[in-house]
Amino acid sequence: MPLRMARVASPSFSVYPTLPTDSKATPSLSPVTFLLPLRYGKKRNQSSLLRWQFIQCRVAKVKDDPSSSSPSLIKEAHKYFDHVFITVRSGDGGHGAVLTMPTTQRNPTKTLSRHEKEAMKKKRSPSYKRDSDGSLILPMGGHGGDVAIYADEGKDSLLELHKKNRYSAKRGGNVDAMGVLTSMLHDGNAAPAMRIPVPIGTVVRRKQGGKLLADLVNPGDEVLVARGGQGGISLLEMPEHRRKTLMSLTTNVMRDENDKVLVLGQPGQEVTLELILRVVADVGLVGLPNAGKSTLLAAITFAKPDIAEYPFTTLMPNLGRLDGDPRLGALKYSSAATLADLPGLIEGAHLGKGLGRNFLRHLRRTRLLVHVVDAAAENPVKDYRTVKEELRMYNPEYLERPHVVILNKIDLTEARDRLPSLIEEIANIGCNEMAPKSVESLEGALETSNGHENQPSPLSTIKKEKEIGEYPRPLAVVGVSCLKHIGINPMLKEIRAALRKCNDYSPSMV
Ligand SMILES: Nc1nc2c(ncn2[C@@H]2O[C@H](COP(=O)(O)OP(=O)(O)OP(=O)(O)O)[C@@H](O)[C@H]2O)c(=O)[nH]1
Repeated sequence: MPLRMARVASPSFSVYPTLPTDSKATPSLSPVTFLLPLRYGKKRNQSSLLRWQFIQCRVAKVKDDPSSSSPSLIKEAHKYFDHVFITVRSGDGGHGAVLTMPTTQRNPTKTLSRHEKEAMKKKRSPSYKRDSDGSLILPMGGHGGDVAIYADEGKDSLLELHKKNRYSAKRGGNVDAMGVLTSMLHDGNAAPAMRIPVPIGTVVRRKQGGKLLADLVNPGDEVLVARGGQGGISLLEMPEHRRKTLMSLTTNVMRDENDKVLVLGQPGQEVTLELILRVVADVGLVGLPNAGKSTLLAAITFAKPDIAEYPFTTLMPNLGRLDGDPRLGALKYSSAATLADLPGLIEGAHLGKGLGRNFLRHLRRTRLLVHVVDAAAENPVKDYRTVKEELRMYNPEYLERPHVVILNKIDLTEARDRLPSLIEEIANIGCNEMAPKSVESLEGALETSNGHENQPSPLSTIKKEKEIGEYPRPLAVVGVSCLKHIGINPMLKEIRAALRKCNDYSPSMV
């Protein structure tokens, strides 16, 4: 801990061993006793004057460095990674200037030759910038910097924006004038736009009113959130008797008191924004903790999620890319997909149990759900129903989506023995019909308009009454062991077939 020495009260003491000082230190904490060599009198070299003495000092603790992330942010990153409020301010416009015309000297030119007279005339009338109608173009203050937010492939969470949540663009440059109009005058420099990178899939809303500004789903998508202030104009000041001549020179000649305000650059805008990340993925992996979702993702993609035998290893969605099946020829690309492995859900997640269910917003853009069920668990059917129930509590529309059930851990005897009966039982939960696409679109539209995605929409409230068995049954139920790589290929075949069906069924879901 960096310390600094507190002052010793008596002026007759001089304290030799000084402790490290730090300008950020604040006086605080309880007194501490130090054994310090003290000198009495002025003669430093006389050892007889040296005395060791116990002195009580106050030590100060260095304030936490504000640039370092707060401990709660590091410890509970899963609560913050997909939601943040930031305030942005665009730059003010630079100021224009009030200029006067240069005074012309009245030299007697009678004695000069014609050549000299022409040269003199050229020198006296500098080439001001002029408009097409011949009027003078006066310099303007630079435009203030805009603030824009763009989708960057290199970003995967909004955590960084919690560390710094205020962004200000630079102001535009002033017209650098000494008060006299010259041909050398330039516009003030426009300030560069400030571009804030966010992960792909970020939704940008105004905090006030919740107005949706943009949904940045493609790499490079950009939205202007605060426009920089307009630069001020310049005015020509002139004495009354010369105004008429000058009026014929430029349309910019204005000497109204009200117009003078335009010389000052316009202020920038300040706006507070809510950024919500909704992962962009085709397939969402859902299930209870420890069901093997991360193991499945690692088995079929190059993703390297954390895998462990304790629940809630996954705190934030992990993404993996499933390549298209080359055996499908032209259909290859319809079977390529991005998979999102979500944190485990438990019963009561909608009441905040476990990690809660806020992360379920990341299923919003998926078109296929893959339920991963631990087939060796005590009651796999109940586990499957529990997850469905939690999905329904969050957004009943999720239960309308096509889904595949993966019964995992069939390398274990207890799972292998009951696999056929489990497959039959789960395959029969639900009905055959698919939800009409129009209902999904309506749901999406309602949620986009009300702006509060965790609040059930009116449509959700109506749908809540439906029983689990009244939603579509799974497209396929497959037994696998993701850990031992048993049954991976048949499982991939079913996932790809389901993806193709989703394409036919609802191509505009993502
Ligand atoms: N025997 C066996 N164990 C498996 C299989 N798949 C996963 N496991 C184990 O189950 C445990 C949990 O696996 P994860 O992949 O972390 O489970 P998860 O569903 O992602 O868990 P959360 O992160 O808590 O949501 C790990 O110890 C895995 O090794 C399997 O096929 N067979």
